[in-house]
Amino acid sequence: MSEPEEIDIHTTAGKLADLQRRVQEATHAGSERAVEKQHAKGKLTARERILLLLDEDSFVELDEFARHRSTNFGLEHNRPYGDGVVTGYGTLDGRPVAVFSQDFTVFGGALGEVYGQKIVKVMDFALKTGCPVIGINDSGGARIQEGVASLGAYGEIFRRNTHASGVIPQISLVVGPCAGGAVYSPAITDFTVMVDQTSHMFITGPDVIKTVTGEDVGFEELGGARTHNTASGVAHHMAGDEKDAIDYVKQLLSYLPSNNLSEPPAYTEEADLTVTDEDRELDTLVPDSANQPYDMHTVIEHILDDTEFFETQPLFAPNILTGFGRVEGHPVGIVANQPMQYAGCLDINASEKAARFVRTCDAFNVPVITFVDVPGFLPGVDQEHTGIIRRGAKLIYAYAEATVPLITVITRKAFGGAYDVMGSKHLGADLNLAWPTAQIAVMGAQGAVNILHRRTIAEADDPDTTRTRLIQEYEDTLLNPYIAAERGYIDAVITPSDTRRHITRGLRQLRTKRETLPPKKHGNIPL
Ligand SMILES: CCCC(=O)SCCNC(=O)CCNC(=O)[C@H](O)C(C)(C)COP(=O)(O)OP(=O)(O)OC[C@H]1O[C@@H](n2cnc3c(N)ncnc32)[C@H](O)[C@@H]1OP(=O)(O)O
Repeated sequence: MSEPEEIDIHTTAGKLADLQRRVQEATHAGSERAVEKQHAKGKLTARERILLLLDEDSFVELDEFARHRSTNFGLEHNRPYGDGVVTGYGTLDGRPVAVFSQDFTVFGGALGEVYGQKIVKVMDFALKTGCPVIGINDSGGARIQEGVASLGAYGEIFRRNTHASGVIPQISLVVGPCAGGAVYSPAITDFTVMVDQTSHMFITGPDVIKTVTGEDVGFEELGGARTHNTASGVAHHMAGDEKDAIDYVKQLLSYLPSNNLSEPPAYTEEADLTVTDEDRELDTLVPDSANQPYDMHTVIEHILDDTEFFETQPLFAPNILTGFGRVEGHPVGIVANQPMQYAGCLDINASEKAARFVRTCDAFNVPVITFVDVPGFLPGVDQEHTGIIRRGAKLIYAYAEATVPLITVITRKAFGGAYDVMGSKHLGADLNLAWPTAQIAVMGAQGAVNILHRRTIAEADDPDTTRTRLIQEYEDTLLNPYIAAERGYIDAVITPSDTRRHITRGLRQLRTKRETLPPKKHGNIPL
């Protein structure tokens, strides 16, 4: 290797060369071995990730030369520039964003005092300028050598996450370990994206769990991307690799405004509202038998521009669908019961998934369209004991406090409390539509007849025939949309093929909607 060129820092040329040398040092803060190890795991470096995320040449780095001043455990002999995190701002699809990217090749990405200060600075910068902040997480957590200074820095980040919540979109990419209390920063942000096999999130790792509870579990099963996308609901997308994860984040941001005072980006193109053959496909979607499922994705795709439904948390609580799309180029949020899973019943996970999504849309001025086919709440001791009352209430709360345009379409069942919960007129929806196949009632025919006519059926000569007759009577009398329409709870009963037209016109009309809630410090959502 050639000797580094001697630099005379007493001349201007020397000072410029000295800066270049320092920049080189900062951009190669991790050792070659650490970078090789990182790549061997299928992971990118902190800077490679930023380059992939942001528009070409748009990244402006902050605090490149920041470094720790710790002297514990020989740390004074290892003071890399940047301190293990790359922070700054740039543009994504031409829109300003702030970013921090943890560098696992430096101290395993572990967070110390100065590292924390860098993140806090870029978060404050994002909050002041009203731009989204994207956090790329790949870290061993609190830097052990820096002790409480590291914990304090985490606390400062959590506070920023909380204050920024609902003001600017916050998105977490978890692309490596994210352990201990460190997980709470992504958890407070709006969306968390993980990569299959290389991302892990857990409060206590496999070794501690083994010691304390005796359970044997590996990293992947405990806190891998699949676990957090299917079981815990912590993550919103399981990416195949880091590029996929970054693409997801880019697309996600295209549906969100830069901050709560702005509108989401729109690519307006007036829709042709003539009923098409595709629209007419919806007229035959709902099966004659109320017990037969159909895929609610079909309804959603028929309503959205280019049939593009950008689903969030598709692997978690699949009995409810959430995600974004566009109508006439304007972003909308979709919440929909999915009859293909648990017949579309609401359970704890579905309620919380949808509630958080509705609140995200409301915070960021994205109208919510709700499609309803719900036979009720999922019955079960487990559901009751794990809090379906308290946790189901979140969905009511989310709809009732939402002030963005709300349009609800009942395609089939809307039974019991679930009718109220799913974006009903009573919770404040602006336009409530129903298909002629809608069944809006306290419960389904079977259950109702068993309660109302138990004695008649028991005393009948032919109980089965009597039950069938009474069920038919109940269905003909109550299982329709017209009783709700008589009361104005449903604004219009529409042919399914007219749904796109009604929603498009409704959204146009609601673009000027202004609604405010009673002034208060904050509500008290049942957490
Ligand atoms: C409010 C927040 C509170 C918290 O964060 S509590 C959580 C504290 N952190 C942890 O318990 C995780 C400790 N680290 C680990 O378990 C493992 O390093 C981890 C993250 C699974 C990664 O494992 P590997 O991929 O095998 O990498 P490795 O162990 O060889 O680590 C690479 C280099 O990073 C270092 N490192 C990792 N975590 C650190 C930490 N917390 N503080 C200081 N240094 C840390 C580690 O010593 C190693 O350094 P070196 O390359 O050998 O010089």
